[in-house]
Amino acid sequence: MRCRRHWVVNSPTTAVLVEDLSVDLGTGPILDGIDLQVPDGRALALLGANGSGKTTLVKALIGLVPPASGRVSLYGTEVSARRAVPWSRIGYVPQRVNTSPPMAATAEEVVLSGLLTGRRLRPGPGSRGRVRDALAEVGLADRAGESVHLFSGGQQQRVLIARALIRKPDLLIIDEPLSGIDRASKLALAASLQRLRSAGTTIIVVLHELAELGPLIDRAVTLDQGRVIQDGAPPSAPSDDPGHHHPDTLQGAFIHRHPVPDLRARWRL
Ligand SMILES: Nc1ncnc2c1ncn2[C@@H]1O[C@H](COP(=O)(O)OP(=O)(O)OP(=O)(O)O)[C@@H](O)[C@H]1O
Repeated sequence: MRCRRHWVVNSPTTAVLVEDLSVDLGTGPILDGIDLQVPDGRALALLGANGSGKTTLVKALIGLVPPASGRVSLYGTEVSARRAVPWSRIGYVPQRVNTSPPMAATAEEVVLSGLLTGRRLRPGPGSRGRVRDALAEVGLADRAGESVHLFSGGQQQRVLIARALIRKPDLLIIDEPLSGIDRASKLALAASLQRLRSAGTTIIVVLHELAELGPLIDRAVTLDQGRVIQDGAPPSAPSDDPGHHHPDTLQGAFIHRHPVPDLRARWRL
């Protein structure tokens, strides 16, 4: 369904607004005329086959890839305005990447690095408590002092989510959190995301199938060759959702694209 300009809502209470977005990274169109609104507090799944454009779309949402045409706004501010965007309200968890050599940082250090602003770290007095809270949110409070390279893939994914959560984002964007992890980890992740959704966090999650996250998703958008081919409530959509049919109210979240520094000496962790 196309957003028509005469009814599109773009205000500070709108988390995500995508208008006629096309992306071309030099190899031909990757996204073609995408329109999307994400209501405040809702959980949206982006589905589609390999190469359909899901990751490119979430990267475009946070300005990591430029639009060829169209625009993306977060909280009523165009992403192209960079500094004016309230990045502190947006949490982004990229697709899992293997670090080489393996990252020796502890879970606590990785999560703490989520407080980086530019090149500066502003931990503040309550930072260690926030690290603990974020790790507790993903069920890893008791692993804070362990090196993440000893963690399983699913546990590493949860640490990265905790890293995104430390600033208490209003909008959390997660790219394929379920890939390559066992069912117990998937269920643990689903429970964390359900708690966040219940607390009002807006969630955009890239998935190959709804699977364990089905119960918390109230809208699923399917991409095919860079276009939206399906957009609606999945069969398992939560029914206690008064705003579900009103996609003109939104809200949003924080971003960090910084390497994890060695924080041990710096913060005597
Ligand atoms: N930096 C880039 N330069 C050129 N083409 C790219 C670039 N990044 C992605 N693509 C192409 O864009 C298309 C969509 O890729 P994207 O990663 O967005 O798909 P996806 O739906 O997330 O796939 P997957 O499910 O495999 O992660 C693919 O054909 C890919 O080769």
